[in-house]
Amino acid sequence: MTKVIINVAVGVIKKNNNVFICKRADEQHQGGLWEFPGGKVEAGESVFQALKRELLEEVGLTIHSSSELITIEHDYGDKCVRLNVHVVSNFNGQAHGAEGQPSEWVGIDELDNYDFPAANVEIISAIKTKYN
Ligand SMILES: Nc1nc2c([nH]c(=O)n2[C@H]2C[C@H](O)[C@@H](COP(=O)(O)OP(=O)(O)OP(=O)(O)O)O2)c(=O)[nH]1
Ligand SMILES: [Mg+2]
Repeated sequence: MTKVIINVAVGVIKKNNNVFICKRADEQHQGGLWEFPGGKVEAGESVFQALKRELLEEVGLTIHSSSELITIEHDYGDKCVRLNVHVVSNFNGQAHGAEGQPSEWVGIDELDNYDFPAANVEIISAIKTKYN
C-alpha cells in the first residue's frame, strides 16, 4: 500500500541567535514535545501560504518572507510527514503561544536541552550548521 505523506510547513522564527519554540499539547501527534511552530499545508496552498496562516494562528506573527532551510521526510510509524522547514526573520508582532501553548525564545546553543520529535534532529543540526 502506498503511504500517505502529510505535507507540513515548519517555521524557524529567528531573531539574532535565538529561535522561538512551542510545546505541543499532550493530545497532539508527538504531544508533549517541543516544536517549531507550523502545520499542515492545505490543498491549493503553497508552503509559504501555509506558513503565513499557521504562524498567525499559532504564534500571532505576520510574516513577510521566508527562506528554505531543509526538507525532511520522516516515518513515525503511525504517520509519515514531509517537513518543509523555512527560516523566518522578517515578521511583525510579538511571538507568543497564541493557542495557550507554552513557548520560549531559546538560544540556538540551548536547543539540545529541549525534547523534540525525532525528525527535528536534522532540523536542529541544519540550524547549527548555518548559524553557529
Ligand atoms: N509544527 C511542527 N510539526 C512537526 C515538527 N516536527 C514534527 O515531526 N512535526 C510533525 C508533527 C505532526 O505530525 C505534523 C505537524 O502537524 P501539526 O500538528 O503542527 O499540524 P496543524 O498545526 O495543522 O495541527 P492540527 O490542526 O492538525 O492539529 O508534523 C515541528 O517542529 N513542528
Ligand atoms: Mg501546528
